[in-house]
Amino acid sequence: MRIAIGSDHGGYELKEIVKKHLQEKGLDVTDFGTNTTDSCDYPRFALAVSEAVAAGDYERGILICGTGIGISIAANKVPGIRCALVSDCFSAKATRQHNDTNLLALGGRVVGQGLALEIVDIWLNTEFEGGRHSKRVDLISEIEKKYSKE
Ligand SMILES: O=C[C@H](O)[C@H](O)[C@H](O)COP(=O)(O)O
Repeated sequence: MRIAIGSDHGGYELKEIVKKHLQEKGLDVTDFGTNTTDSCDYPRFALAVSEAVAAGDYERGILICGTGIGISIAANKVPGIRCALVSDCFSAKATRQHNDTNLLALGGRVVGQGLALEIVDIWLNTEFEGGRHSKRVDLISEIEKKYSKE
C-alpha cells in the first residue's frame, strides 16, 4: 500500500513518528512535508496530500496538524477525498467500515503517540463494508458533483 503523509508544524513530531512506524512495517510512505517545526500553513500540506490521493498516486493519506481539524477541513474540499479526523480506536475502525475514508487526520497536540499509532494501524487494516454504506458514500459524491464548477 502506498501512503502519502503530511503535516504542519503542529503535527510535525507526530508525523515523523507515524512515518517511522509505517516504514518499519515495510509500507511505502511518501512525505509531503513539512520538514521542520517552523510555523507554516496546514492547507498547503492538506492540498498536496489530498491531490496525490485523489489522483490515484497513493491509496491512502495521513494528515496531521495541531488539532487535526484545520487540515481535515482543507482536505475535504478536494473532490474524491473523504478525510476523517480520529482520536479513538472505535472511530478509526468505523470510518473505514462505513465511510470508506481515504484520508486520516490526527491532532498532534491531541492524541498521544501510542494511541495515534494504534489508530493508524486500525485505520490502515480495516476494509470498507460496502452494502448499505455504499449508497451513502455515493450520496456524498453526489453532493460533491452538485457544487463542482468543473
Ligand atoms: O487546525 C489547525 C491546526 O491545529 C494548526 O496546527 C494550528 O492552528 C496551528 O497553530 P499555531 O500557529 O498557533 O501553532
